[in-house]
Amino acid sequence: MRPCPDRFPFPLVALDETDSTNQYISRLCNESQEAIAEFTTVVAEFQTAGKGQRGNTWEAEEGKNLLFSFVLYPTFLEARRQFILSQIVSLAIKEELSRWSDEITIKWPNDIYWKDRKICGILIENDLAGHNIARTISGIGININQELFRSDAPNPVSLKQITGKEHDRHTILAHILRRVEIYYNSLRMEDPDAYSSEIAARYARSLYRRRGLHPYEDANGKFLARLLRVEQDGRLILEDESGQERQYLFKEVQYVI
Ligand SMILES: Nc1ncnc2c1ncn2[C@@H]1O[C@H](COP(=O)(O)OP(=O)(O)OP(=O)(O)O)[C@@H](O)[C@H]1O
Ligand SMILES: O=C(O)CCCC[C@@H]1SC[C@@H]2NC(=O)N[C@@H]21
Repeated sequence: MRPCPDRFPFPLVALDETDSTNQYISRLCNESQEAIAEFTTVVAEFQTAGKGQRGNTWEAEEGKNLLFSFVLYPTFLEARRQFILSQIVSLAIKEELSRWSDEITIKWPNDIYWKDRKICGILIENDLAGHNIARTISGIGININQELFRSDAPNPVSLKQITGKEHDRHTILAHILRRVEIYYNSLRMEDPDAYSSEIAARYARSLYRRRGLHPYEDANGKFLARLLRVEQDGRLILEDESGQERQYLFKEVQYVI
């Protein structure tokens, strides 16, 4: 992608290949004598062991997509509020991709969808120190110019497939980080509770399947439900067909798509 470190707004490590940009930046942080600056970003053309959620692998053809990770030290945030980091990263990406389509949404907790297809996955890894967050590594894979996907990713889509044209990955990357920075600085400066309600409201408005009855599946099987809200700690609250409220933590429920 030929990123240009001079014009890039944050410290940047641009690699042809690595195992996983999350792993790379984590090693960089652990092995460095001094703290790596916030928003230091590692971007790779190819990952040999791209990590997804739930131990999945992340598929990305070499040289076509955005595969990057950046580090933050949100020590001002209590660990119980860590979901807000997921929200601001998701919102930044959703807002940037919405420049090309008004059908971009956030699928709880933090996948980015175009219609019923996944354009971006986010893997956030937090290190806690007591009740607070010491370090956050946000790893992001966005399908940009890839045109064909292997069959085991059920519903991938790329920006090129949506718009019919190639996109400049470097510009999108810089825009996303700028958007995260704006949210992050506000989070740091303002009364955390007041601000988080604004973020939460934006996040709620951005959600995939936010209206109507849709199929879900939990440990007891499939059911139809409507989305009521997402709690501050990230729990998804659904109301099933019989009017019963159901609460889920990450990984306890799946969308049937
Ligand atoms: N480039 C890619 N684009 C989209 N999906 C991908 C890509 N690479 C791998 N996948 C994988 O495809 C699978 C589907 O992702 P998705 O998050 O929709 O399903 P899931 O992990 O089963 O989540 P849920 O159960 O909440 O629907 C995941 O395993 C995801 O990691
Ligand atoms: O399963 C998901 O939805 C999360 C996918 C996250 C993939 C990105 S690609 C860049 C970064 N490095 C990784 O190994 N994973 C994340």
